[in-house]
Amino acid sequence: MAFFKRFKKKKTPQEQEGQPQAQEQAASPEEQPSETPAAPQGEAEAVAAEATAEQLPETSEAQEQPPHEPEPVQEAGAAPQAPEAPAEPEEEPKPEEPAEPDAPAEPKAETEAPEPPEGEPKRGLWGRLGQRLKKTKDKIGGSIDRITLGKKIDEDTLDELEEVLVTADLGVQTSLKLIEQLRGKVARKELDDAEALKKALAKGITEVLSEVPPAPERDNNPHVIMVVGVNGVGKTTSIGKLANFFQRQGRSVLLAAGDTFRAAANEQLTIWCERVGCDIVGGQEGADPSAVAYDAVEAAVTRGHDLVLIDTAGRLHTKVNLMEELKKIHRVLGKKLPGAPHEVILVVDATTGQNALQQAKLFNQVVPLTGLILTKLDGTAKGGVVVAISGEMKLPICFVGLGEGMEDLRPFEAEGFAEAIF
Ligand SMILES: Nc1nc2c(ncn2[C@@H]2O[C@H](COP(=O)(O)OP(=O)(O)OP(=O)(O)O)[C@@H](O)[C@H]2O)c(=O)[nH]1
Repeated sequence: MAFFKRFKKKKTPQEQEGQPQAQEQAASPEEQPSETPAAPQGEAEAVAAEATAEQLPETSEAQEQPPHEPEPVQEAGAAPQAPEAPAEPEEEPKPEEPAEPDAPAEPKAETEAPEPPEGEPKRGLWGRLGQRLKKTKDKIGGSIDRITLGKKIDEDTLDELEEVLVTADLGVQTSLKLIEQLRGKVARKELDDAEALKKALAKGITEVLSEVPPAPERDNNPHVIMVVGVNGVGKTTSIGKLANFFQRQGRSVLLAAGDTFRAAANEQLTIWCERVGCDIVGGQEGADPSAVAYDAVEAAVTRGHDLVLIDTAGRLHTKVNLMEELKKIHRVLGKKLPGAPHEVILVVDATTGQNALQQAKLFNQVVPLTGLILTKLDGTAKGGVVVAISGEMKLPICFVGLGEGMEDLRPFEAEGFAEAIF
């Protein structure tokens, strides 16, 4: 019996957790009040005042209570878990020690993969970074070696491969699509051995990863990027790395410390800012994040910066009140600078596997996502979720995090990634 049939009977974690939440979130836009008049230009206080004026039941509740306090907030660095359906437990040890909440981690030094010894052929960037994807590579490429060892490739092999792909977090839908593509080749006896099978699969995965629209051109002035995600996925760290990436491209970056909930977030971002050499608009603990975002765009216009990267507090995608706060930041940015935010990037932690896909679906219902950053690909065998998210969401993976160092954020490249996991 094909794995999917067995798998379907058991019900996937995705099926278990996805549908009720999706309905809950899908209902929320109708609960929204109509837009209020534009915020007065140039005054952050006015934006904060707007917060009071446009109280939603959910928003006001979020503001009366400490907005994040009762959350089952995970410790920084650990995989976020939706209470309803925890992500499948990892077989491997946790990737890193959780950071002390009040002691922002110093950005780690660069941990570049070593160049090949002289004389050896140069492999692509992703080839050199293949070591960082070792667990995913072992899971997918290694399993293919095992299931094809000493056997001819036939329908049974495809059944086993289907199981490998689903358990490697490529998602049921995408795994089935890939298997269907291989079926004809197997029938025509075009795939003789593991290498041919891997090559054909890598091609199929590259196609899935390439079927997404490109990330928006970053040519607005200033170009505003809002960064969102659940707790501890690596938002602040990724913003620091992004600032470094863009500054090295010769663009001047301003960071907005819009995570005004976590005491150390402002400090953590300031450390990144000093390290990278960019500008920052800080956010006092407890301040209205929309006001910080508003001020940051104003400062970027006045000071002539090219890019604004807005950090936001971590929030569980299942908490409607906190998700409403994101809508407000989005709305206020649009009032301050028409067209802003030009990008809304969701940061997801690859170690959470299918839960990351679920987060992407639910955040996308609240603020229109333009792309994703997948962090912690270096510490997980669940890297296949990259393919599931691309295949199902049709959203570009803009960058991937492959470590904690400043340079460990890479622009995603479909072909290189597909090669690196085999
Ligand atoms: N191994 C690895 N660790 C990462 C990566 N990206 C971030 N981290 C680590 O993940 C931990 C959490 O990162 P933060 O940037 O503080 O996460 P956050 O999403 O801003 O957290 P909250 O503000 O609490 O929601 C830190 O220890 C980071 O160093 C990555 O790509 N690989």
